[in-house]
Amino acid sequence: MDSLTLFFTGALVAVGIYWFLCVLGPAERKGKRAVDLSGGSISAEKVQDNYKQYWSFFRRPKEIETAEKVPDFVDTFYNLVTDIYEWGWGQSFHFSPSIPGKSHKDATRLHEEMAVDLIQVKPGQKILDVGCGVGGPMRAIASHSRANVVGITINEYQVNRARLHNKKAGLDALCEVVCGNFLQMPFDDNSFDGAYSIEATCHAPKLEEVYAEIYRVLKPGSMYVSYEWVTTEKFKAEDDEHVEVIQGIERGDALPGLRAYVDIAETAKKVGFEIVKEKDLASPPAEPWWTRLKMGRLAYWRNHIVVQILSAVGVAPKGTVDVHEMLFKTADYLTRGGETGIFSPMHMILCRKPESPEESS
Ligand SMILES: C=C(CC[C@@H](C)[C@H]1CC[C@H]2C3=CC[C@H]4[C@H](C)[C@@H](O)CC[C@]4(C)[C@H]3CC[C@]12C)C(C)C
Ligand SMILES: C[S@@+](CC[C@H](N)C(=O)[O-])C[C@H]1O[C@@H](n2cnc3c(N)ncnc32)[C@H](O)[C@@H]1O
Repeated sequence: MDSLTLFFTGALVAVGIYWFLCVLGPAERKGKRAVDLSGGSISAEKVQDNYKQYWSFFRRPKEIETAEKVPDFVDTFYNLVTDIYEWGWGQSFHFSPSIPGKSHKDATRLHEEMAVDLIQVKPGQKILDVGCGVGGPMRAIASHSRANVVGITINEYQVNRARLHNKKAGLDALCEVVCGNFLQMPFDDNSFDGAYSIEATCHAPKLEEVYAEIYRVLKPGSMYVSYEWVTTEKFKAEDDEHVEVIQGIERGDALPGLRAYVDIAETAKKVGFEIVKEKDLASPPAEPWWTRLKMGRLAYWRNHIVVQILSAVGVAPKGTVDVHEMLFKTADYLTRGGETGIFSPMHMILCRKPESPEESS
């Protein structure tokens, strides 16, 4: 082979690798680049160990005895997955029903805007985003409602990502992000005009504890909406396949046991809320939320190869391959949960804190 042929072959291979890693890499266009995958706040050499610790804690979700340890392991989980989520999904870490003729991006935004429309807040009012991730919903909601949004997440890496995104979007005047535990929030009683949580309170070992905290910080008369992860009426505990699917979802999503849909309103009432509306947003005529997951399968294979290459050459931390493989399997369990109808990630509950405590009794 003469030197000119060698040069062009080399250039072609280099362009091919660049295209595979950097162009094909981000499944979601605005996500992270594959070459920037990290273990969040965990140093690169500790990612693999942290993954092993996470896995042994959440392997048997129903048997988690020490509920106090859950927030720490949820924090570890988000250190491990945040970059992969941003890279392969985008800045909103939740599902939404598909909308014919609309992109995933638009369907996601509409699902988020619905939350803030339900709690009826006015521009300038202060609302709380319970478990805010890297702030995809927060930015959509602030732009749509012009309310001031305060987000809380247990994961410091997400706080930094969210602040960076807020600034880039020119929304840092409307959006504030706090690092903290939603089971003990650093906010005054009766200080918010509204609150919402999108696919986040499922991480609480006891739903009652997080609902009680939200109730405490809301002003009397104000509203709270939540999109909850639940098992539906189709779930049968005696069906081995159902149990396998639900357990697969729990262990791959850091969940200390999924709740039955009937428990949600019961818990909200128990802490003092009145129920304004309750609806499974996944039920027909809504289009399936899991089609996006299913359609991505080919991209996940490609991502898997990308992660393996980056990990082998030392660009991505060791352990990233394990984390990616876990998510890969989780995507399958989630799809099966959706297709069988035994699981919903969007059981919506809209509640109001009564004007006076007597009103609720
Ligand atoms: C609410 C939660 C998270 C919900 C979803 C945002 C995530 C659940 C499963 C995740 C993913 C699964 C497969 C990944 C794929 C293998 C990878 O190549 C690219 C990223 C995934 C698509 C990833 C993206 C986010 C999810 C869909 C829980 C945690 C309560
Ligand atoms: C699946 S993500 C959803 C994020 C965001 N709502 C969205 O839709 O993009 C769940 C979020 O809940 C947060 N979370 C889980 N347990 C928490 C806790 N105990 N205190 C505060 N945040 C918590 C996680 O850090 C993460 O940001």
